[in-house]
Amino acid sequence: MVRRADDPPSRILYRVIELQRLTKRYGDTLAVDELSFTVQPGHVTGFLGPNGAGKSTTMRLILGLDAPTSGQALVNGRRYTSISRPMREVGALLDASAVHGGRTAYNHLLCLARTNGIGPMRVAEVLEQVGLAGVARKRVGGFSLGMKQRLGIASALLGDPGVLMFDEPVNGLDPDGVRWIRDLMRSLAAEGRTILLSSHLMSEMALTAERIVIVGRGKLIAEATVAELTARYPSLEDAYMALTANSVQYGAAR
Ligand SMILES: Nc1ncnc2c1ncn2[C@@H]1O[C@H](COP(=O)(O)OP(=O)(O)OP(=O)(O)O)[C@@H](O)[C@H]1O
Repeated sequence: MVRRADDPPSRILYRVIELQRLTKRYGDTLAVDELSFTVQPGHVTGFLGPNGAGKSTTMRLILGLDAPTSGQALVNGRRYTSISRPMREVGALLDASAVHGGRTAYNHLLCLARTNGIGPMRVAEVLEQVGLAGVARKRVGGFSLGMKQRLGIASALLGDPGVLMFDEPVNGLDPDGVRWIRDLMRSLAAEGRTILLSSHLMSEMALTAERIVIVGRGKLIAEATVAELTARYPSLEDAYMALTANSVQYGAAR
């Protein structure tokens, strides 16, 4: 992006997630520990870390669903809670199962749209985009996990936001769905959006993301491009294993 001297600050910070010494403590647990990094537009940024590393907590803090103990998380230069029309600036899929099972997919999205000043045409558009148009009038309670993931993605896209976050969106998806997510993430990024994506599937992440942020025990471990990591290690998985070796809290039983 070319920065001109007369650009207003909001333009410069457009489509950026910025963490500044973000910290969250739950009792004795330091879930996020002085985390600072920036997520830029135009490519997918993978957010990696062992179980309990603080990825979901970080995303919740960015979305104002929880308050930081100290530090701050900014979207487009502002805290989420001070954005007047948040769905139009940032969309997220955190927990696909957190939907009212008695509602149809269409009604679920329509309620969200109405409370955010978004018209019904957009509901039809996102249902089409995620491949749920044919089941729009079916109750969400009967949806498979993969269909719920698609509905969660439709909710995130509803406000056509420039910043998107997805917490393990490929969970429960069949190979066709996994490829669909990969293509969707890449095309959203190619449109100039900022995409933060968490997943434990390293091979998939290597195909989807261009930049990687790795956290462990709430702290930043590494920030690099996939190309940099795979130049230093045999694969992204090897890089991840080596870099997080001292941060795994819940190792597999042997
Ligand atoms: N509401 C909460 N109350 C107490 N502790 C919490 C809460 N939310 C998260 N934690 C703790 O904070 C730490 C980070 O959890 P978080 O869910 O953010 O990790 P994660 O990286 O998303 O893990 P996973 O890969 O398993 O989803 C964990 O030790 C977790 O138990």
